[in-house]
Amino acid sequence: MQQADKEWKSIELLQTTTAFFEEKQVSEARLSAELLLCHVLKANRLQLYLQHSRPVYPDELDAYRALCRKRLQGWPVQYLTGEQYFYGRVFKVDPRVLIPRPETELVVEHAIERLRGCGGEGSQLSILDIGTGSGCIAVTAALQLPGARITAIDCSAEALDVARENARSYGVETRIRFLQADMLAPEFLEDDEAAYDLIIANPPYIPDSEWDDLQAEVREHEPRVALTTASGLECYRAVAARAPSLLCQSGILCFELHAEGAGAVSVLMKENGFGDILLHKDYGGYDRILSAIRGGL
Ligand SMILES: C[S@@+](CC[C@H](N)C(=O)[O-])C[C@H]1O[C@@H](n2cnc3c(N)ncnc32)[C@H](O)[C@@H]1O
Repeated sequence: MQQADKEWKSIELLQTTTAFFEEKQVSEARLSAELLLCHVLKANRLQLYLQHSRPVYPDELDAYRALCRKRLQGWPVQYLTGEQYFYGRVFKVDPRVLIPRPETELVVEHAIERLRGCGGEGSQLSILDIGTGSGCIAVTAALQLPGARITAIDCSAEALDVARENARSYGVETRIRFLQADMLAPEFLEDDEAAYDLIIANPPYIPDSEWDDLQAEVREHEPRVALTTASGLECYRAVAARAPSLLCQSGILCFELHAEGAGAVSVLMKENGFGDILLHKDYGGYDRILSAIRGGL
């Protein structure tokens, strides 16, 4: 005879799942268990703790167990819940796009600060986001800079579909032009000369030689096109060469970098006539953000 399922309270289920994930060495065991349970119970993390004795109903339990099984197989939590927070806002994500990372929030923050420093914040800004993926940078820029018009490009049509959805969900789709384009192709964007005040890019920067060292969770689930190129520098070289004709005089180019990429990318910047190069560190102390001015000293 089949035994009836135990009746679970939410906190109890969370604790049991966390212990099980820890035993199985799931990364971020507690957070994973929490976020998946929040997703199933349609609650935020605070509500989860405030309503700790809430019963978990059989259909919720089935859904939670199915997600936990996938987490045990190595699926990133964000692809299971379908969302990731970026700059304090929720973005839809799925395996068509890279999961936005906290370092990238710093890139956006720095780019906006640098625009302000150049007196560009209030005017009708024109911004190009290269390799938009989920659209997290483009949509955030549109929301933080209400006067701005943005072009967002990606080689992946699937990623652009996700980015468009994110733009629609924040009501900024009319201010963002999404285009499929290959940044490695010469003259990759047939736009007016000197059209942009800011170009911002988080391109794939992991060299193929580092692929095997990445977490299995990343290698097996996130799109490789978003992560690697042969040497890790190809996209920087292409964008640095194209950017001077796309940027207005004193326009800003802002890149996210590989943790060890600052030296090589700074050289590329200088070779292409950029100056006033600034480097900023990520939370781990690596030079991760570079900005430079077209024609700067
Ligand atoms: C590191 S992800 C960045 C995604 C998003 N901007 C973010 O910060 O989370 C790089 C993006 O560049 C796109 N990409 C890769 N190679 C490209 C190419 N040659 N031309 C245009 N986009 C490319 C990928 O599809 C991916 O969406």
